[in-house]
Amino acid sequence: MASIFNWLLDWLRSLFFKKEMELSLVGLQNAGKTSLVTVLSTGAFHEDMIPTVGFNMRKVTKGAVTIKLWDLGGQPRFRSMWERYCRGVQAIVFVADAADHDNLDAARQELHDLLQKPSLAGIPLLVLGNKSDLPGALSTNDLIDRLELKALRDREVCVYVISCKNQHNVNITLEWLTKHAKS
Ligand SMILES: Nc1nc2c(ncn2[C@@H]2O[C@H](COP(=O)(O)OP(=O)(O)OP(=O)(O)O)[C@@H](O)[C@H]2O)c(=O)[nH]1
Ligand SMILES: [Mg+2]
Repeated sequence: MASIFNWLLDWLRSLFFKKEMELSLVGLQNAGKTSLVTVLSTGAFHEDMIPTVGFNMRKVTKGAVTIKLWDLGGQPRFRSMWERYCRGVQAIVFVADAADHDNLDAARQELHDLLQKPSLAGIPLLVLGNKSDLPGALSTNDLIDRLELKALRDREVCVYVISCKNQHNVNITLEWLTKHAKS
């Protein structure tokens, strides 16, 4: 009886305190955007991911928060559509491969080019340095330097190093996201 009552209470709570958010994941190909979406929605990591063609949309519900995730392709031919899918979202999540030193300059360039667009002014940014499990992966401070994040002053910026593979910092990432959901 008590469990039915609790279930009913949870259901009523979710009806009245439901929150939702829409966010876009951008970043170079192979950074781990789709892996992150998969880990967030299923809890599982897969090595053999297929590069995203165009974009995917997935909804993830955590407690009373529903997150609509636009997972965008990172190959050069898809980058011109990033801006369109970032307009009006509650947060932009930029995923970088923190162990791929050769591509971090290109990642910095793409990030700063995107954030210069007037349509995206003020939208909070979460930068994730993924693949912290790999040798040579940058620390948070090194990532802040390499991506020149201190130059971004017109919006809230947060940075975490994460690993989709061993789920390092995936929980604080989710916490940051749910905190930015509108009620
Ligand atoms: N070692 C390690 N590999 C990872 C991690 N996250 C993702 N990968 C691998 O990185 C590769 C690319 O992952 P995806 O999730 O497809 O990358 P993406 O950013 O979605 O790439 P595009 O769709 O092409 O833009 C895959 O082989 C993943 O298994 C991680 O935390 N650690
Ligand atoms: Mg992908």
